[in-house]
Amino acid sequence: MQYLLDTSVYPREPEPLKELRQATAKLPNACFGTSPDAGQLMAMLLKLGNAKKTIEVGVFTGYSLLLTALAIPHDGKIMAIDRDRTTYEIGLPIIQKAGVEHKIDYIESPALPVLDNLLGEPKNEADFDFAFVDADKGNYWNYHERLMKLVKIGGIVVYDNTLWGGTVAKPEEVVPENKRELRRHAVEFNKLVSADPRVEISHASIGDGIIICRRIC
Ligand SMILES: C[S@@+](CC[C@H](N)C(=O)[O-])C[C@H]1O[C@@H](n2cnc3c(N)ncnc32)[C@H](O)[C@@H]1O
Ligand SMILES: O=c1cc(-c2ccc(O)cc2)oc2c(O)c(O)ccc12
Repeated sequence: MQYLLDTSVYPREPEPLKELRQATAKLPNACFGTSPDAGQLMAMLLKLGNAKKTIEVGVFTGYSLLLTALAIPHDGKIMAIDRDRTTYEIGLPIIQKAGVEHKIDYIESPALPVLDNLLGEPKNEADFDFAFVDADKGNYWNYHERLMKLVKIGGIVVYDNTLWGGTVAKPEEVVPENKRELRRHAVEFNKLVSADPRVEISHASIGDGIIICRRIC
């Protein structure tokens, strides 16, 4: 909501995030960037939970990555996974200028094999405090199954675009055809996660909708 952005988000947005958002706005896929209001809530969750070790699935130019890097402590670490590094290169100089690049372990790869590799080593189980997922929507449940093992009990996993522009609440017939497939993915994921006894959830109507999961068992 514009009111929320104008009054509570943009005036408090850290300068490097503003710069990255403005650099991203010039790109054809500018809308891919995580909404700043959802980002502000994520930064709050990271700080409330004292998150130190995190996973990010879907980096793009790095808005959510940079906000995470700014929110975690100096010795915190983010495993950031994206199958295409070219957009990260746009945000990287801003991340470097902000002095937080040392917290980032960037991996250019499809995310599922990286998460599966991590799970191949028992020491990685329940080793992460926080995860953010904002990549291919059809794989959210696959990410969830893996993150339920990688994030510790009490840890947080956040999923972006769970309202998909509000289309999840509308009958498919009134949704433009080019939005239907991702709408179906969101509806299916929302149903599955809502019934998952391993997590407590809050579905927040902020940005494009985020589901916040707290692992409880
Ligand atoms: C919506 S953008 C992420 C936006 C980012 N969170 C931000 O704040 O700017 C989605 C990203 O997911 C990446 N992606 C899509 N499918 C992927 C996959 N299977 N594995 C890893 N990355 C993937 C895309 O390359 C793209 O950069
Ligand atoms: O319009 C989009 C599309 C995506 C998207 C589609 C397919 C993939 O494999 C990854 C991402 O993601 C978006 C997104 O995260 C957003 O905040 C707005 C729009 C889109």
